[in-house]
Amino acid sequence: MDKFAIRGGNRLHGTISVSGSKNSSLPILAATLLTRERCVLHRVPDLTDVRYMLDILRYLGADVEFSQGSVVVEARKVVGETPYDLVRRMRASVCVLGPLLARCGRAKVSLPGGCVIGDRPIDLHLRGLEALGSRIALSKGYVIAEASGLVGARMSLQGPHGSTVLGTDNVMMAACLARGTTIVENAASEPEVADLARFLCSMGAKVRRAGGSRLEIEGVDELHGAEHTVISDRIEAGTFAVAAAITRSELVLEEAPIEHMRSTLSALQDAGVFVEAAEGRLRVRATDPLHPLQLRTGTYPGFPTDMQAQFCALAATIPGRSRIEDDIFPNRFMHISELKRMGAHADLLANVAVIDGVDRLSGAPVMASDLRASAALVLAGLQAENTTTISRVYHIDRGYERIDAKLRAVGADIERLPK
Ligand SMILES: CC(=O)N[C@H]1[C@@H](OP(=O)(O)OP(=O)(O)OC[C@H]2O[C@@H](n3ccc(=O)[nH]c3=O)[C@H](O)[C@@H]2O)O[C@H](CO)[C@@H](O)[C@@H]1O
Ligand SMILES: C=C(OP(=O)(O)O)C(=O)O
Repeated sequence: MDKFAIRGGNRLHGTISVSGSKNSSLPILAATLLTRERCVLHRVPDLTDVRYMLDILRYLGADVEFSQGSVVVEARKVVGETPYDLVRRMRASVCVLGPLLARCGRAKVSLPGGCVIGDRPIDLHLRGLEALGSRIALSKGYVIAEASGLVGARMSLQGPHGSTVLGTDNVMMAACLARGTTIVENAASEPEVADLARFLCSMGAKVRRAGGSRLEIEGVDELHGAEHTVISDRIEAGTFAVAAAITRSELVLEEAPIEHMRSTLSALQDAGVFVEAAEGRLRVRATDPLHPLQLRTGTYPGFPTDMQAQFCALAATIPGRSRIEDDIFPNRFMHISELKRMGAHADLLANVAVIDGVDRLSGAPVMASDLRASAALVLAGLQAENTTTISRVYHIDRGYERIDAKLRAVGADIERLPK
């Protein structure tokens, strides 16, 4: 397992190019199963999660090529079954459920894996697919869904903490090939859901957002091949913006999806970070003193849970008391104990991190536990005195394309130590 060694303290300067979005690419790749025809996707990031999804598509029978950010998928014939060994590796593999059910009338998919960030049920996915007329059974760790023709329906995807992103994706993809119209109330409105809807429409689907959180999907008999360019990754861009802030440096982010980053950017501005957006480029500059943070995660356009860990790292370097609450994933705080090993003063009160910032963190051996926790440790390492070694960086490779090379190019002292 690779490690990162980071010698902290360097100021960063220069330009980083933001990659295509992981959380858009994964469901869009699953959606290629909805047609026999050829689909071409551009700006797909080279991540282990993307490679896992391509393995799943190949297992299901699709021809797949991936070269220089473009993926070509042709799923002339597909089987309706994915094994545990492929699906356990990441959460988004559950996205093949809707397309397989719609295309094959039967899907057997292992319950998904993914980041260890607390309980992650899929009851809303299953409820939505049942509303479309499928029969669902859970057996030996697998979901078995069957339908003799899906039928449009009216449903709500409201969960205890708002809507569900991948649940909305699953239902939307299945409903595209259902008979009649589906109306989804409380559908997720994350930009990645909108990107999937755009791809589906370019395949001939009839999906429209009817104000706020209502989705209307008019089923069609079949979908055709399409070409699509994936949106930029707002979480990767946000992570690099925090890299500028935590090192009190200046970075320019190219192809940053500025319109999708409002809550992240206003959190930075509240802390006193200078943020300027012009012509698709985002300039982020930070100097001391910064102000403590008061943050609470929410569904889009609220502050993203996928940025919570990175802001905990930033808060650990801002003198004064910050309070960061995660309502979406209340147990997503594995990074706190590791940040404490680096000298952070932080306590957890249920789903709230209370952080008393210090001037300088100190390097230590730490362990990555999940994707965004790993990003937080990299950020902390950039600011810390001496060397931080982060083990299990395979977590970060799931969701950040060449993060070490990108940071090195703007002046960070970060080295990948192979196993
Ligand atoms: C691949 C991908 O896009 N992953 C993102 C997606 O995950 P994912 O789609 O899995 O997350 P959800 O939006 O489904 O989860 C949101 C909340 O709903 C709850 N819930 C979800 C489904 C369900 O059937 N029942 C239920 O109760 C969850 O426990 C959580 O509290 O959205 C999350 C929330 O923005 C992000 O952190 C993940 O990065
Ligand atoms: C939690 C994440 O990913 P996943 O849903 O794939 O586990 C994430 O991208 O932060």
